[in-house]
Amino acid sequence: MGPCLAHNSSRCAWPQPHGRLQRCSVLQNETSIASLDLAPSTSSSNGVSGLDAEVLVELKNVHKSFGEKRILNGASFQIRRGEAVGIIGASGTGKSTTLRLISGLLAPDRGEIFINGKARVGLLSDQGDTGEGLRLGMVFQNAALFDSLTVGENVGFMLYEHSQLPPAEIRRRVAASLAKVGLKGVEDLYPSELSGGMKKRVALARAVVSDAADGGGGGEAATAAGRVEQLLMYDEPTAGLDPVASTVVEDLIRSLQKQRDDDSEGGISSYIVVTHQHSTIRRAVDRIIFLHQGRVVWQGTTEEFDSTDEPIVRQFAEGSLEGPISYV
Ligand SMILES: Nc1ncnc2c1ncn2[C@@H]1O[C@H](COP(=O)(O)OP(=O)(O)OP(=O)(O)O)[C@@H](O)[C@H]1O
Repeated sequence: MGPCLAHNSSRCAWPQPHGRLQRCSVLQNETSIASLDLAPSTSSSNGVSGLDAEVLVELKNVHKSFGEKRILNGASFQIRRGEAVGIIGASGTGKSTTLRLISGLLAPDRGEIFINGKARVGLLSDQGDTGEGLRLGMVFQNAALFDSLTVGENVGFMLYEHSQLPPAEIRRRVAASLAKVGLKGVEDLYPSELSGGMKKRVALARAVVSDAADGGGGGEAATAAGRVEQLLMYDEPTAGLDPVASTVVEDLIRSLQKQRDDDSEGGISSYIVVTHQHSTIRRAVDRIIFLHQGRVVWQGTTEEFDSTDEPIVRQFAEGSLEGPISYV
């Protein structure tokens, strides 16, 4: 028997055109993984961007306020297949909010969000017309493990909750996923027994545990994300870690991404990292999106980040008190 987890989540399911149930899940209090599968766009009907099949996520003029507080104020950007993108900017500028909007945990007040070419309408739980194609996964800032569950139960949470897999198969997949993040044999520990870095790695293992019908490996050990293409979002994955533990997580994030020349189905094709850590910007991303006052004020490669004259970026990069970013 798997752990009784039903009290921890809210769920929804809807029929797909070909008759199977589509999975979506949001865990209460946003404590874990949000995931959603959406069909790639093939038509130019309403609600479909229809522009470029390589664009996995697109925000167009997105606005979001909390009460009187305006957070996003016309944010627009694209994430393409194969990219490793960092979203950076001053504290409180809406980086985590942006990830929550993409993952469907929040809805924009205005503007459009396209996932795999298809317009997101409302919240993830309102989404009604889907198919397979792209899975969005999110690793939350504080790892957000359930304290009362073991590591194995945390990593296998979605499988225990949403799949018909037998517990022995779930345990096998959990072990494979933990091995992938360098944590063998910790299934029976509780989160309180782990270091901060280990918790973050457990959160990564949970985000990539396979729920594909055959384990994603054709009978071999489960592979990350099975055969479904995945876009992972990491919210400050290295915050609070020492430099060496940060490097471990940064390299892990890199290693989980599918190689560009790997033409097998599925896997993590792209990821987004929200971070303040210079090491993470250097080591884990190729392109940077800079948010300031609710808009994208600069985008470029990590090399361009070092050389740009954009005053906001320079101030941020140098940690200077002089410049457009003000905390007063
Ligand atoms: N659900 C919410 N209700 C009310 N205010 C919120 C909510 N979520 C975020 N905020 C506010 O929106 C602002 C932006 O928050 P967000 O977490 O997106 O910023 P951030 O850029 O990720 O910040 P940091 O770098 O400090 O983590 C903050 O002032 C925050 O307090």
